[in-house]
Amino acid sequence: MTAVFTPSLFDDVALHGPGAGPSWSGAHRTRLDERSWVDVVPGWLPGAEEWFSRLVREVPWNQRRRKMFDQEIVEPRLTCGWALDEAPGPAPELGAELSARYGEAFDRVSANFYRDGADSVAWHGDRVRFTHPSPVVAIVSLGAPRRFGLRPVGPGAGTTRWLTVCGGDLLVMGGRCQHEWQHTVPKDPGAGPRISVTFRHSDPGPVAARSERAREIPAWALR
Ligand SMILES: O=C(O)CCC(=O)C(=O)O
Ligand SMILES: [Fe+2]
Repeated sequence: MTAVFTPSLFDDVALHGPGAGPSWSGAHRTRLDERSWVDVVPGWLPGAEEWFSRLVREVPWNQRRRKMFDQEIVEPRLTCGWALDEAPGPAPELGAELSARYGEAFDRVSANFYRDGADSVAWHGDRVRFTHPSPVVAIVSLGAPRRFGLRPVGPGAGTTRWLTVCGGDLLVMGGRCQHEWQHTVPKDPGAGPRISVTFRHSDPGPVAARSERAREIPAWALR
């Protein structure tokens, strides 16, 4: 679902104060393999707690239902999505900051609300892989810590990696991560509420890579 926000709803978020922008000082890149990487920036976003509370209250959260074969699945989390310039502040500024850093034109924002440890997202690669050969996906965590898993898929797959994402942390997946790895936020009894705000780009990337991409989507990647 798409919601339109008036900027004034969010313009007193702490981020707007002078010198209170995101901090890249803790940035650390892990190379998952020769084609895929994940960046983690602990404590990237100041004012994360306040943004969390506002999003909980003010986003028109929606629980999606999906048809899977002949069953209807109710997603175990709440979601909402926007074009970058309609997303609740400070998302537009954060998108601009991410675009400058990663050289991709982030233009879409989606949020997941994990109300408690029973909410989750199953192993998957993001759909942006259907339109880009090496998409960058940036996730800001707000609220309670959760485990985040990454596992390689396909022949010769190696080991699963686990990390913990905390409120204010930024996690960015790049290279072939959406094609050749999957990620998850598993159920975690006792976990507190968490929101993830994800930035993606619609730019389909180089033309040559686009036709190559169409042949490359393996069956395991479809969900
Ligand atoms: O909540 C997260 O950190 C991951 C969300 C996710 O993978 C997705 O929405 O595609
Ligand atoms: Fe995802």
